[in-house]
Amino acid sequence: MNDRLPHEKGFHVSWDQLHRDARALAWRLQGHGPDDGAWRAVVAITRGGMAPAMIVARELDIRTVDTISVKSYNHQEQAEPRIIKTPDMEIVGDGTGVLIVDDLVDTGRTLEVVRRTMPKAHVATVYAKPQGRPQVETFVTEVSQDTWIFFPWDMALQYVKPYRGDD
Ligand SMILES: O=P(O)(O)OC[C@H]1O[C@H](OP(=O)(O)OP(=O)(O)O)[C@H](O)[C@@H]1O
Ligand SMILES: O=c1[nH]c(=O)c2nc[nH]c2[nH]1
Ligand SMILES: [Mg+2]
Repeated sequence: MNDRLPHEKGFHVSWDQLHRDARALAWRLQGHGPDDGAWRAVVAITRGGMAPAMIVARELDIRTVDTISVKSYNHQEQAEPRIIKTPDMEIVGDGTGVLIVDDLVDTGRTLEVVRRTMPKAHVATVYAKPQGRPQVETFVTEVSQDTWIFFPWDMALQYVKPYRGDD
């Protein structure tokens, strides 16, 4: 009856919810940058960090936005995280005044690798699981470690049978 993967619980996030939560993240970050409270740049961890980073950059009026590309998961199986593309190091420097944005932290392995490239950056994710939480300075919602977060770009609306259906 139950063909779920080891993550028993599912936390399904709509576009609307993601927009609200990414805005809430921006509001938490507002005024906490090192330069009179301002942030210099946003670095999105692709691909999941791109939508939240865009919303944060828009809310905080940050025009300098770059990306770092890290590959670690094939579906729900994690491999060793690898940096495929770095941001412009002339812009990000040691990370001072830079916001690194991702959709979530799970084990924290992705952020461990990213932090090494910009040690003074501030790391922000929309969602966090307990194991990865120490890698994040600011986040909005915590879910349990055995929860799988489903993002709107990985889902589609579809028909479901009524609860009291025949089978
Ligand atoms: O804390 P960790 O256990 O390292 O996992 C978190 C990372 O995993 C997912 O990215 P993924 O590697 O699946 O790539 P994607 O963003 O392109 O979907 C997610 O977007 C985070 O970046
Ligand atoms: O879509 C995702 N949901 C998650 O919960 C997760 N954890 C690591 N990588 C993830 N990707
Ligand atoms: Mg990612």
